[in-house]
Amino acid sequence: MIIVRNLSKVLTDGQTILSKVSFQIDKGEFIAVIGASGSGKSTLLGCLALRQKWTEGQLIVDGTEFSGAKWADRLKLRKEWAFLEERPALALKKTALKNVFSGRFWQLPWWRKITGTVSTEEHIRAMDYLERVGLLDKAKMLPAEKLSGGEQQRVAIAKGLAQGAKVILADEPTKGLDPESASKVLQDLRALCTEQNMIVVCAMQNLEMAERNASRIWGLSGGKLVLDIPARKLTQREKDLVL
Ligand SMILES: Nc1ncnc2c1ncn2[C@@H]1O[C@H](COP(=O)(O)OP(=O)(O)OP(=O)(O)O)[C@@H](O)[C@H]1O
Repeated sequence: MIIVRNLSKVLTDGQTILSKVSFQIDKGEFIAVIGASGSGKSTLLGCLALRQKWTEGQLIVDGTEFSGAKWADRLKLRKEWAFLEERPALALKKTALKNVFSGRFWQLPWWRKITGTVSTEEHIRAMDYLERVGLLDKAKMLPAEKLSGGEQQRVAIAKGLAQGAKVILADEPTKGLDPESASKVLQDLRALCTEQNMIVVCAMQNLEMAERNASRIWGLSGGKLVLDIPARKLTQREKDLVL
């Protein structure tokens, strides 16, 4: 369970980007973060992923407080939480399979890191992750740069799984994708929540996709969390509140 209390982010010039955002997330939830451009979605995800500094606030994960936590503890959390960006961070000249292997790098024994060898078990595991995102057939054939945007995003999800991620934070992972590819990416993320009890928090532009795929919707406006409801069709009043 993740608890955030009063997360605020204020820039050095005094501009408030996030203002006292509080929430609790349980395992298995798929949260869509919606809001107008500039409402603070990316900043919220960046702060949650500990990639951006918090000005104020408390982060508690499974009973452990991480605010101001030791560097090693924060590093551990960053390893367990995968961050998916709009443009997935893949080695484009390498195959999907090699990209997924790289997600396991830090878990490998030192001699495997040095020799770059991969055990049969690691190989099977990586193929299993690619199967979960429906990309088994593209595992070894092509460099990642030849995959479509949606496929690259799904390789990034498989890499996150290989990394041992229990939480996926995704900043508009479907931006620029055609509706079918976007749908596949979101269905994969949803399946990880329902089948493996993972947590996904995903900033989204497309409200319909959020309504259809998420289990919960957060609405941000001016850096404040103004909507927090189980996913369903939003009423006009709710839409006016956030969009
Ligand atoms: N480092 C920064 N310096 C100055 N302004 C910033 C900085 N980071 C964020 N902002 C501002 O904070 C606000 C929120 O930005 P953020 O990127 O989080 O919004 P967003 O909801 O993700 O927007 P979009 O949907 O357009 O990506 C914006 O007005 C942005 O210009």
